[in-house]
Parts: sequence; C-alpha cells; structure tokens
Amino acid sequence: MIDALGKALGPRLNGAALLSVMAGRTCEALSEAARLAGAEIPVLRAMPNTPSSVGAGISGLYASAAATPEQTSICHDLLFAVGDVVPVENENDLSVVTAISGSGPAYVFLLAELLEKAGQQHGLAPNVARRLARGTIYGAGRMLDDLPESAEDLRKAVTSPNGTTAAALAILMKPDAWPETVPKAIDAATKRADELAG
Ligand SMILES: NC(=O)C1=CN([C@@H]2O[C@H](COP(=O)(O)OP(=O)(O)OC[C@H]3O[C@@H](n4cnc5c(N)ncnc54)[C@H](OP(=O)(O)O)[C@@H]3O)[C@@H](O)[C@H]2O)C=CC1
Ligand SMILES: O=C(O)[C@@H]1CCC=N1
Repeated sequence: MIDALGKALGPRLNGAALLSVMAGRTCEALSEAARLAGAEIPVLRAMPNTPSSVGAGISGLYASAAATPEQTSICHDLLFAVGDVVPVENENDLSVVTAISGSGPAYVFLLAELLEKAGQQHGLAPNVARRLARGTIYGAGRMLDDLPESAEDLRKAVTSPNGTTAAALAILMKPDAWPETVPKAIDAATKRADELAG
C-alpha cells in the first residue's frame, strides 16, 4: 500500500514531510518507499489512539533527524488538536508506546465489557450494569487526569481496610493475576509492533 501511495503521489511529495501513524513501519522503510517513488522527504511517526475521535487522544510522536523543527511542530500541533502529545527520543520506543497507549483503549474496553457482564451475572439489568461499568471507568479516568495523586495512592484510597475492594483486589493482585498478565500482554503487543516493522 505504501508503495502504491508513493507511486501515485511520487515527486509531488517533494518539499513535504510524511507523518505516519502505522504501527511498526520504520522511518527508514518509509523514507525508502518515498525515495523509490522519487521523493526525498523527512518522515515522522506518531502512534495516536482511538480516544482521539472524541478529543481525548494521546499520541507518541517521533521525528527522524531529517525533520525540521518547523515540520515537527506542525505534526505536534496536528496531533494536539485531538489530544495530548508525548514526544519520544528513540524510534524504538514507539513499539512500547503502541503497546501501552495505541492498543491501550482496547484493554480498558475489555474491562468495561467484563464489569458489565459480571454485573449482569449478579442480576443487574443490562442497561444498569452498562451505566455502572462505563461511568466507573469514566470517573476513575477523570480522577487520574484531574488529581495529583499517583494511581497507586488513588487505588489505596478506595480500598477500605477489610472491605469490598480489598476482597476484589486480593484476586486481581495475586502474583499470577494482573501483576503477571498485564506485563505479559504489553510484552506481546510490543513484540508484535517490532514484528510489524518487517
Ligand atoms: N486502530 C487503532 O486504534 C490504531 C491504528 N493505527 C494504525 O492505523 C492503520 C490502520 O489501522 P486500522 O484502522 O485499525 O485498520 P483497518 O483494517 O480497520 O483499516 C484499514 C483501512 O485501510 C484500507 N485499506 C487497506 N488496504 C488498502 C489498500 N491497499 N488501498 C486502499 N485502502 C486500503 C481498508 O479498506 P477496506 O476496509 O476497504 O479493506 C480500511 O479502510 C494501521 O497501520 C495501524 O497500525 C494507529 C494507531 C491506532
Ligand atoms: O492493533 C493494532 O495493531 C493497532 C495499533 C495500535 C492500535 N491498533
């Protein structure tokens, strides 16, 4: 597809910069595709995420050495129009950025699905379980965004001694539960991003 795009746009790309949002594909590979199409252009890479569609995205942005400060600034502003932007110094870091924030919304949506289903299994009406699951994730996200406390401190503040949260966290925080599976999932996604580099 890159090659087809390069052929279609070809030399008209000269003077432009290319901002790619593709997972994995490196600046070097993209520069080479542009070069084969007759264009010598700097490449920048971003990893946005789907909350950009509601203005709440977060993007990692990497500028190759060939990009000018002005081109980098334009790309930053473009991404900033739909959320926050985190510059990264090393292109390799985009793989783990992809694993955390690029793919990350899916992990949160999975949590919403599972909370909703569990609520229903305990007898809540579907719309009630759905509102509770979604509202909880929204509210917790707002706290993470608005308050200075660490995620760990916010978690501890919910966890009354010997209470309901402690009962749930005793399951989720077992060493072979989330503390093991979340890093494993991030490793798998990071590895896949590296593989997509080709
Ligand atoms: N989904 C996400 O949250 C994010 C995705 N990305 C990146 O965005 C890119 C697209 O991902 P995503 O939207 O999820 O993928 P999808 O498969 O949902 O969409 C790909 C789109 O590209 C079109 N397409 C595929 N091949 C061609 C071709 N040869 N010529 C013209 N159009 C083509 C497809 O058309 P059709 O349906 O007709 O085949 C489809 O509309 C990937 O590189 C991904 O890494 C980056 C950040 C986040
Ligand atoms: O799943 C993917 O490969 C893409 C990249 C980040 C989100 N979706």
